Amino acid sequence: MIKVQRLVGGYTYPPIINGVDVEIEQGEFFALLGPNGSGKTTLFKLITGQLPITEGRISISSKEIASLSKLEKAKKIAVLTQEAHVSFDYTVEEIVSLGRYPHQKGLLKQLSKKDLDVMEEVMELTNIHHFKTTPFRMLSGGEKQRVLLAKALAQEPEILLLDEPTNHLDIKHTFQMLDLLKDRQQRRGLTIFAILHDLNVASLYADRIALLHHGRILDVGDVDTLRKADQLKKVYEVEVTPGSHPTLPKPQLLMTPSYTDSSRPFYFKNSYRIKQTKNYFHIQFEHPLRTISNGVIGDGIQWVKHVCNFHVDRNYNGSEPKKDLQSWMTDYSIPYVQAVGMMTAVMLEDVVIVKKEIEGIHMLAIVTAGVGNAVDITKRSFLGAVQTVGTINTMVFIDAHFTDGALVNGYMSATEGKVKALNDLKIEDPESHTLATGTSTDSLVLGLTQQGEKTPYAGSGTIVGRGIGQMVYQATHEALKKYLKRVHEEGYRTTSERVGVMR
Ligand SMILES: Nc1ncnc2c1ncn2[C@@H]1O[C@H](COP(=O)(O)OP(=O)(O)OP(=O)(O)O)[C@@H](O)[C@H]1O
Repeated sequence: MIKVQRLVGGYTYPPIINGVDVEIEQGEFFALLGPNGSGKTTLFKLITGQLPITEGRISISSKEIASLSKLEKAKKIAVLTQEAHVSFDYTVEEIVSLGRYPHQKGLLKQLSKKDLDVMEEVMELTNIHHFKTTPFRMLSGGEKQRVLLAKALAQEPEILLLDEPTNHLDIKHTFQMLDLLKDRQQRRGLTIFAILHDLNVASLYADRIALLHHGRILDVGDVDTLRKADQLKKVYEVEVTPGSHPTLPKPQLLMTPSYTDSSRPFYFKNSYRIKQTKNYFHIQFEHPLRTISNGVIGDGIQWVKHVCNFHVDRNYNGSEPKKDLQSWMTDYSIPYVQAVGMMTAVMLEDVVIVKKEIEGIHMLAIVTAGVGNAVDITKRSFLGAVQTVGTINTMVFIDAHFTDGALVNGYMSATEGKVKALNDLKIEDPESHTLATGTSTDSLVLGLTQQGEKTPYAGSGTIVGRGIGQMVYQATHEALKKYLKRVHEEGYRTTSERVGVMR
């Protein structure tokens, strides 16, 4: 749709834009990215005709842009620039009406019913209706931006060119504006070419991106192009780690500042406090740990300072366990936004804590174990109602630095240690009468100080991985023995719990 070929141009010599080739397809959302001064606005001005071209060619639907009359261009293309000077004291409505100019007929150029309908629609869409009689100059920067977008949409263009359209907008209005543009793109086939600064926002909305560097296109492609961390580092001179959006298949970038964290390194052995009551087990760290967990609170990969395991009645049947945990933590002044939270009906006095130092790496494993819900994952086809004193909650903390891959690896190592403990104690799935591999509600948190050299692996082929497996084995084995003893001595199985131990 828009074809830019061997484009050279810009204010100075040598020119700012120095041989740009790029094609924007019909109906796509194309984002132009690049650092300050890379030439984005200059390229934009060359495309919109605000600056003369020195060399090369720009065509729209195969027609050279220079050959189109002003009116022909205005019917096809609307432009939203950063430098929108509105010199007269126009009202918002009057500004929007200017967008209809290319469509007005006759010498008097009066607004038709269609013009008024379109204006109403775009003012509604951009949420500026309520100040349509306000003078433009009296609006905030963000409000002005929405009015200028309404004017551009009133033009009913095939192509919309936008230079940093979200510049003055807060996150609500940024997302509102881009959602609106995306909707126009998807429903009406609007072609969008936008200069954007926020790479994460570009990733969420653009179909393709181009990265401009020193007046040349360094790379162009779909948004996964943003996963090329080395390229981004070269262009922006910032440490970038590509991650992923949790619900959309789009990259999201995490930037690392270059200042050093003055609280590190710290001595792991002195960096935590444990509090244990009948109601809860709480380990508090002085410095946040990088955690991977399936806890009711703090699941996924996080940084947390608190890990809690709350005792619940064996008949606990809360429909909103997350809310319950948040309120219990609040009662005990534990900030749940910095926490991993688990629940168990196991007696907390049976908790087992194992500390180890393996090849200079300090490790800590804490386990509460019950096996009322023991399951052989390979045999069960369905589960009955969950029994409550039947959970193995495992907490492992290590003074090491893991990559995200190593966190997953470490999680596997911990699970292998747990399964081995269950097997050695011959814990049985009461339905299948085979060796259990876990319980149906097990929780695990693995926390790392992220100190020292980064480790990419933590499986059984590594010292740290074996350390995790061995500690979890030892702690789980001991905790299970305490549980089985209690079952044996106290007739713990009075309700519907069943604990099978194979003979
Ligand atoms: N009117 C001008 N006259 C001369 N040089 C200019 C003019 N406007 C911009 N430049 C220069 O052109 C280069 C590219 O500027 P441009 O505005 O295109 O960058 P940009 O990528 O849009 O930057 P930003 O992200 O800061 O908006 C810069 O070195 C700038 O100093």
